[in-house]
Amino acid sequence: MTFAVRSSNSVGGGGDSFAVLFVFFSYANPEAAEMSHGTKWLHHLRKLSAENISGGPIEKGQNRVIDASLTLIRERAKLKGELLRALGGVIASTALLGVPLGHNSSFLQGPAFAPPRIREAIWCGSTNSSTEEGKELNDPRVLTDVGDVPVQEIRDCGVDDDRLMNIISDSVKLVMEEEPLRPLILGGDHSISYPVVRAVSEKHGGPLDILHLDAHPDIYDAFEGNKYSHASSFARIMEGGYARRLLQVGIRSITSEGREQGKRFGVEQYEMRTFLRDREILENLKLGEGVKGVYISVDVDCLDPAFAPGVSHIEPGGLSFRDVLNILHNLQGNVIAADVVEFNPQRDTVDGMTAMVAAKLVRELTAKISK
Ligand SMILES: NC(=[NH2+])NCCC[C@H](N)C(=O)O
Ligand SMILES: [Mn+2]
Ligand SMILES: [Mn+2]
Repeated sequence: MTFAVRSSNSVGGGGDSFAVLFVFFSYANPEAAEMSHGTKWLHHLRKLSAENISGGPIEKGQNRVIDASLTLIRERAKLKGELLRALGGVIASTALLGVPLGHNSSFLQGPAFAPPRIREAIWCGSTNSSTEEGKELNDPRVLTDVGDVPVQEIRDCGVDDDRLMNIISDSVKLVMEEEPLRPLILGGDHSISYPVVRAVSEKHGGPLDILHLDAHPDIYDAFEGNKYSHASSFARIMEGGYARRLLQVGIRSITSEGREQGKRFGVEQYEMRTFLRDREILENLKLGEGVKGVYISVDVDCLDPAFAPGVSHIEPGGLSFRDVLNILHNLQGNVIAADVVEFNPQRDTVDGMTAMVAAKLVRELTAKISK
């Protein structure tokens, strides 16, 4: 509250719109408003904000915040692209983009807090900057970072999910604008894979082969009425025609709808109960031939909770960390983008074990992408 009030004083000429924005902010955060102003005031705020929603100062204010957010990502990506082109000889270089979004989770919202914890673990002094196969992470030709999409700040302006998903897609496209940057997205809950894959497919102009590691197929038509649910992202991806092949690996929590939807969309579902049999195939994958490239989406809950307890949906019977690395290291194909999602720092061990797991996934995916 104090922040919004101070803003209305300090930004010249924008006083009115900020006053209204303040009203909307209170509407979007009823608990905050309730604490400081009481329920009667809240009633007035809601009424006022509802009358000012479309075409008015609120919408202009939202546009300004969105433009500023995209500008920061665009300029950071541009600077990194310029650096790499000046250095020369780089075909593909990984750029981290955080998407701290947790509200489309059906259970816990903690994944919104993951990106800074993953970054911290990537650079933790307990390890070093070499990947297993010898790439140097502190070389900008291998890895750079363009920061986060400010999801909470944008939502606090009253922006809805249709628009937020477009902002996420636009942010991913801004990174891909800058050759030779390739986006690696730090989630966030799994709902973010839809806008990210859509952006990658649209930018490259065709469908992709997708390797999706997860305990769940996330392919409900809608989950609890939410078409943007983290349990529905792959339904949106398949409907959109963004995937030629979708391979789901690590599956061990699947309903009849999950199987039916899988059949309907021609998804290749590899279940944990047959992993020992499928292992040979999964450790020798060749993907992306004849399409624009390979996308890898890693839901941290693909791992057995013994390896990665810091997730919202604890599902026993999963992959070991080495199983996942074997699949990734042996995969043949041009990986053009990836995400690591569903790490929930609020369920991690005190020493941040799952943060380290998520970070190592990011490190090894970086090695896979950069060349
Ligand atoms: N992205 C995820 N972690 N999705 C988990 C979805 C869980 C949901 N309860 C289901 O039945 O599938
Ligand atoms: Mn999952
Ligand atoms: Mn998932």
